[in-house]
Formats: sequence, structure tokens, C-alpha cells
Amino acid sequence: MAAVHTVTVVHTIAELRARIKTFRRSSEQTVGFVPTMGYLHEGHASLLKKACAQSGLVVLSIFVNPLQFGPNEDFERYPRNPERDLAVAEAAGADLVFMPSVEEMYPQPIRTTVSVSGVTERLCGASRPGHFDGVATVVSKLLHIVQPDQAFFGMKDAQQVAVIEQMVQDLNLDVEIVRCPTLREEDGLAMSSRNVYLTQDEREQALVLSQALNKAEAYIAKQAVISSKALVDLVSSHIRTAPLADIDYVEALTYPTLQPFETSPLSDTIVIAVAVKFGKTRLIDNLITQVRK
Ligand SMILES: Nc1ncnc2c1ncn2[C@@H]1O[C@H](COP(=O)(O)OP(=O)(O)OP(=O)(O)O)[C@@H](O)[C@H]1O
Ligand SMILES: CC(C)(CO)[C@@H](O)C(=O)[O-]
Ligand code: BAL
Repeated sequence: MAAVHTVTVVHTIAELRARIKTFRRSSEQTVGFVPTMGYLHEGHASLLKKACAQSGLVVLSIFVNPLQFGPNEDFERYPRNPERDLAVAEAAGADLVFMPSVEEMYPQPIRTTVSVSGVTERLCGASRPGHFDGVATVVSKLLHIVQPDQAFFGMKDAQQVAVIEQMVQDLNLDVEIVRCPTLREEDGLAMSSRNVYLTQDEREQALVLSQALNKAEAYIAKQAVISSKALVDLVSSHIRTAPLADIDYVEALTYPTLQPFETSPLSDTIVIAVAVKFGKTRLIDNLITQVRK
């Protein structure tokens, strides 16, 4: 159970560190950390609940990180609702909510960044240049500030999890990365803060993403040999049945190494990852599955 029962909001790195230090001095229990960009939904709450079940102190960060947005992306209009976020955080059991300003996180000029190679070459790494440098830099800073025992990340952002795991391994960070399943709306759409941008028509047509991934799963269950091209064709052609869908990528890769394969992947696990624009809104989703039983 959480050690502190009402949520405490902290805006500075110094105060957050002091509060975590006080907790560490008085408790043998672990610190769990959930980094987010806010506009919390049930997917975020599921990460917090998992953290609460495993940790004595749960720290949530809410920070829309300018470093991971490209110049033509949605940093300015990214949805924000701090009051509602605090209510969701409290209901899900968070103890400390860290809401720093951009100046607190990045006193100018930015001199040091973190860049992970390999797993960032494809998917969002290719279509959002610089995105994962921004993610790795902010997550590295947050992990150094919070020094959690465990940090919880959603598998909706499967490439992000691969990048963070690689960074933690390469920089010998003393934290366990906990992979958390994707929460979906009743009709299958993966929960995402950006879903709020969708018009009614776009929201309806966005269902093709989870439908296409379900088709891929059914196909894989029937095949002795998995063909990457067949998977990509199957998923892409279903997505194209939605007139408003504009495909950014559909790829089948090994996971978490994110390498292409033709038929029999060397890894036991693969990801079929999609990024599709509906109007101005870019949504991602994926299916991670075992190919060797
Ligand atoms: N549907 C979901 N189920 C489980 N975890 C999720 C879900 N959506 C996001 N998360 C996780 O919550 C954490 C914070 O993500 P973030 O604040 O970017 O939310 P988001 O809904 O993914 O937003 P965006 O719309 O910007 O992609 C990440 O680890 C992310 O993977
Ligand atoms: C991990 C993260 C909070 C870093 O800004 C962000 O990329 C997100 O919300 O997934
Ligand atoms: N959840 C990923 C954050 C981003 O799209 O920038």
C-alpha cells in the first residue's frame, strides 16, 4: 500500500529529491516511477495501479517534453489538463506527482543528450527524426532524478520500451523496466491522449488499426512459417479499407531488437507495428506475439 495517501505535487527537482530521500530513510520499501506527458487516461492509471501494487512510494511525472517533438509536430497543442490529471493520479494511488516546467528540466543551453542507436533506426525512429533522442534524454534525466527501483512503461509505445531497455542496459542504470500491456477502449482502439483530437468519422475509422492487428494475430496462429511481407500486406490492406487512413508505416520486425526478417525470424518474438494518420492525428498501435511456441 502507498505510504502517503493524498497526492503531493512537486514542481522542482530539489524538492522531489528531498521527498524521495526522506522516504528512503524511513522505509525499506521500493520506489516505483511512471513517466507520462499527462492528459491521463485509464492506460496511464493501469501503469500507476501496477506501480502501487509493487512499490511503497509511487512517483508520477507529467511533463510534455519539447525535446521529443519535431518542429512540425503537436507540442504546442498537445492536450493538457493538470487538474483532472491530479484527480486521476490520486484515484490510481500515486503518492508524488512531479510537474516540472520546461526551464526546470532544461536550463538553457542543452549541452548533453542521450542517443540510442540500432533499435531507433526504423518505425518512429525513422518517421520522427530526433524523437528518440528526446525521449532517451528526458527519461535518462528523470531516472537520475527519481532513482526508482522500478519504472513502468506501456507496450503501446513498444519501440519506446525497446529504446529505454537498451539505454538502461548500455548505461548500467540500476532500475528494472516493467513492461505494461496496452489498455484499449471497448471497441478495440488503443487508449491514447491523442485520441481526443479525432473527429467522429476519424474515431470510427481508427478502429481499422486494432482490427488489422487482430487479423494478423489470426493469420500467425494458422501459419507454420511466418512471412513478414504477407503480414505487412494483410495489415496494410485492411487499414486501407478506411478512406481517411493515411499510412505512415506498417512493419513486421523482431522484438525487442527491431530487425527486419523475411520468413523465419531469429527471435521468438515479433512486433507488427503501425503508425497511421487520420486527418492531423497520428496514431500508433502494435501487436507483439510469439512465433515459436
Ligand atoms: N493504452 C495504453 N495502455 C497502457 N499504457 C499506455 C497506454 N497509452 C499510453 N501508455 C503509456 O503511458 C506512458 C505515458 O505515455 P503518454 O503520456 O505519451 O500517453 P499516450 O496516451 O501514449 O500519449 P500519446 O497520445 O502522446 O501517444 C507510456 O509509457 C505509454 O506507453
Ligand atoms: C516516456 C515519456 C514520458 C518521455 O517523455 C513519453 O515519451 C511518453 O509519455 O511515452
Ligand atoms: N507516447 C509517446 C510520446 C510521443 O508521442 O511523443
